[in-house]
Amino acid sequence: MKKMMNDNALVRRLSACETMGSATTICTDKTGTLTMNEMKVTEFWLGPEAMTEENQSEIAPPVLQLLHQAVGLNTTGSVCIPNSSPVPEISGSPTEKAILSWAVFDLGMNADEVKQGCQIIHVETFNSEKKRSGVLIRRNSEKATETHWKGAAEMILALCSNYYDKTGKVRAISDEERLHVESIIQNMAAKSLRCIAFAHKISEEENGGQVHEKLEESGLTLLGLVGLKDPCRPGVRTAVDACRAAGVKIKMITGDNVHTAKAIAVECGILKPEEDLEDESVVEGVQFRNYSPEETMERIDKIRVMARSSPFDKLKMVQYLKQKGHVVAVTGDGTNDAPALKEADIGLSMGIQGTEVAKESSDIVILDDNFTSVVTVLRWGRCVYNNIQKFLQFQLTVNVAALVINFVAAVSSGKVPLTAVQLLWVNLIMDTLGALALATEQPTNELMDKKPVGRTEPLITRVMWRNLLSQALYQITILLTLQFKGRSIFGVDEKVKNTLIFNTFVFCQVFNEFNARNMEKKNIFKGLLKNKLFLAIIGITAVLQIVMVELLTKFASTKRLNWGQWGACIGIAVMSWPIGWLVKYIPVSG
Ligand SMILES: Nc1ncnc2c1ncn2[C@@H]1O[C@H](COP(=O)(O)OP(=O)(O)OP(=O)(O)O)[C@@H](O)[C@H]1O
Ligand SMILES: [Ca+2]
Repeated sequence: MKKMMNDNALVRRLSACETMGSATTICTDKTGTLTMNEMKVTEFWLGPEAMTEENQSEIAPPVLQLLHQAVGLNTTGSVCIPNSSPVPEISGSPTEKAILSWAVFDLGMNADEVKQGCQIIHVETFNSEKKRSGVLIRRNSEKATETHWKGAAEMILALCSNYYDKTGKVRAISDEERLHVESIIQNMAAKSLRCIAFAHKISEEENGGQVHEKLEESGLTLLGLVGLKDPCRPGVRTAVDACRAAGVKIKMITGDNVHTAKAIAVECGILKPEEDLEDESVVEGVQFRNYSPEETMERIDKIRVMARSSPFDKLKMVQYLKQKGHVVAVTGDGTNDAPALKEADIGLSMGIQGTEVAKESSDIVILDDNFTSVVTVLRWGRCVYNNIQKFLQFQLTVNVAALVINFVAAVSSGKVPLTAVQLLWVNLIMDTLGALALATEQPTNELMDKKPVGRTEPLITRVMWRNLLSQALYQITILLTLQFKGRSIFGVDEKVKNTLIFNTFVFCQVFNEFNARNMEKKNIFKGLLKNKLFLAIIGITAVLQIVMVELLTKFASTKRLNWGQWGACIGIAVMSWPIGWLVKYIPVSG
């Protein structure tokens, strides 16, 4: 049972891999795949004022306490001090981890103390639509409740009407100051920083002396802004370039704001700085959401980066791309990627950072979380597809030739040259051994220079028809000539003539197996010595054929051949090489 499940899983993965080979578009999530997952807070602003190491010590204690609460209580990460060392260990999502580390190491936060000093009344968990998380707390021995929000900076700023200065004074945000803070956020984003803001509000007691039990969403006071560096992983740029060269389009769909998204996209080569001017290549989730179906269909190909996207936008993107006939691969790590991963032709999730939901929704789990592995999957996918095509071409040649020869001979003379045992033998060696020989070809670099196959292209291409029909035609002509004129040409009896046909037929396939190694290139011997299995199989097939003709004469209804006859068989068969070579000069599209 377990074995069966394993086999099923293997088949599923192989077919997923094959689908990946024909992918025309990859939609990728930013943090999950392209960036480092090791974020760090590199900038900190208190309202409109930049905080450096020097002036950070001037922050008034009440403000610092509020910052500690904002970070320590409103988080899904955790800080624990292991018994073995005094250095706290911090865990959580990349964003949470970065913010917690900053608070612990730069702001001197003691997470336990903060937790003990307050009581959490209500939590609003982070959600990808609102892009913020919040808590409602009450300090011990106080009646008033306080709201803390943390989230995407410009969205939090929009809810704020005041800010705290260093001394702890609450000041109203003037229009100028708002513009200034907005430009701070933009500047951080342009440096490819992820910008998170904290906001706070104390709820006044209501008339009847009742306390507020809901999180406040307006008139907040801005506590601070942090910029998190989200570095591009090494190797991502090369991987993105490799995909491009392979004709696969890459789209980055991220929850980050448009400036950060752009900066990261440029950093990892999804956007080239000069193309950046084309404004249709970068859109925001809201714009995309409001496109009419026609508009979406028209613009979707141009979109390279989508910022501030919701899970629904990711899903919509995949659905429309599929409708347009693309084969879509999606990479992602978060729960917000799950619908898109499921909808995609092939979903790739991240093994380390990925949530269980994302992994469950995907076809392939990338264990090392590395985008460069996507290129490996693409390469192998193309290789599997290509090997299937080679085998098909080879098989069809054998079958077309055998069918026509036996059919024509049976209709014209009532006797078939290839007996049932011989046909079974041909099938056995060609199916099993041929499949093994051709399916074990390793991926080559050329595979990555071709255009993707896409959804509409037939499995048997015109190139394959050209190759297989020419070979089949040659074999049919030769073997039918042998059938009708063989006896007089060689001066032999019926049985020797039939053996000649059988032997020539098998050796034609052996030589044609070399032709099948490359459907388009003329050099069919490239990399031959590296594929030991191929050579071994060719050797085994030849030896078995000699045994069939020379030793198992009774079983195979054959007659031993002399040297001259062997030479003739091989000589005719080897002609399939020059024919295969010549035929590749005939141009065919597709
Ligand atoms: N833990 C968090 N607390 C508060 N805000 C957060 C948190 N994580 C992310 N954000 C904010 O939400 C935005 C989008 O994050 P989200 O995780 O929804 O997007 P995503 O599509 O997974 O992003 P990415 O493509 O970068 O992985 C971020 O830009 C950030 O401003
Ligand atoms: Ca993500």
